[in-house]
Amino acid sequence: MKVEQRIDEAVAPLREKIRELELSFTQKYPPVKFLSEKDRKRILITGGAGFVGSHLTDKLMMDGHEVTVVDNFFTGRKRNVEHWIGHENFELINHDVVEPLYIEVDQIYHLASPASPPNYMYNPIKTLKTNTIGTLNMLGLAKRVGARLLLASTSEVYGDPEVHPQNEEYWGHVNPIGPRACYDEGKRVAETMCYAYMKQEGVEVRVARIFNTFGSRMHMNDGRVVSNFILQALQGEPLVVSFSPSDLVNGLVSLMNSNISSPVNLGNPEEHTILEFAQLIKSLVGNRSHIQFLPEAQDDPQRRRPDIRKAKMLLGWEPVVPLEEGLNKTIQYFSRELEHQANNQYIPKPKAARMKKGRPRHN
Ligand SMILES: O=C(O)[C@H]1O[C@H](OP(=O)(O)OP(=O)(O)OC[C@H]2O[C@@H](n3ccc(=O)[nH]c3=O)[C@H](O)[C@@H]2O)[C@H](O)[C@@H](O)[C@@H]1O
Repeated sequence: MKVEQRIDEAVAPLREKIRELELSFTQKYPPVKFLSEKDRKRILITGGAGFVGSHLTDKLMMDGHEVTVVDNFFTGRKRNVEHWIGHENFELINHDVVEPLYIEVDQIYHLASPASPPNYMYNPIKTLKTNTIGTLNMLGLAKRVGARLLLASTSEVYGDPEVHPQNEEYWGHVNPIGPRACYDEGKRVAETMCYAYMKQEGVEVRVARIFNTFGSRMHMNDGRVVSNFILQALQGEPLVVSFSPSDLVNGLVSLMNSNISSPVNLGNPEEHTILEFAQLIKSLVGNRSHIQFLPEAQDDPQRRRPDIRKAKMLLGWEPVVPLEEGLNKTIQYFSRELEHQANNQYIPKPKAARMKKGRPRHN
């Protein structure tokens, strides 16, 4: 072999390596619309690195707005928004809303709070602080800069409801000293604060009462029914016995830009029993996991279904992603996450979702 040829062969892999490195330096972002100065808003999303917040970040970034994500990464993850890091319209701040925050914005989507029972019960005092002091701080910020604030409230404000389905007029049935109270009562106070700031200080508020949502970027050990069932089915464990984030994000943005200041339910009115969910997920994942019944958890709502007539009539909003499509996307995401985690030698143990045989619960 000629000397030149041998040099070429030795250098070829190095050339390839240099090409790969060059490619990795040229950042690629998802496509972003151009908005004129007058239409472009400065938007703060608290909890923007979380499951719902990161999907909302994607939508608002792609719509061409300037987005600041504030997260303390208790349940949020940098990975959920890393594809925007370095973009001129994007900023990520590691900050806990329990501490005051002084920035200049036009709109605030206030999503920061652990939202699944195992997460919010892990440190109930912190959950209370986040929803009370954190919301107070964000309302203080909204008041100072004249921003509109949308609170991500929850169907949990209805507690274990005595009326079915629940419309926005229903005051709820919450145990104030039960294990879920830190979240339920925290969100109820957060709603009260919004309307106090609206009446007393003229802050523009929007309140979305969000029902069970699932989809990609949901924590695998979230602990809610859909993630538990999928994880158990994928891992071949017994299935110990909602709606898509894209539907929810569209609902949140329409509500923020509407003139409706009273609370609005955002959820899927299609109702299923927990057993139906278990069976559907089992068949979609296609394995032989069996379904096992445990006693129910304390204060677990027996049944929940949103009355979404208000959202339909005033926002023209209703969920459009079919249940199976949403579940399949979540299953695909979880499968990829499990693969990723297997490579890192860590497999999360799902928390047992408890159920009553055959009783319907929230979607
Ligand atoms: O205690 C009171 O008597 C007063 O409490 C609040 O007034 P203030 O404490 O000045 O607080 P706000 O401006 O409402 O803000 C609430 C919190 O938001 C926080 N904040 C405020 C502004 C800001 O840009 N960022 C921020 O994080 C501050 O930590 C502040 O404590 C009420 O707005 C007053 O009506 C009331 O009289």
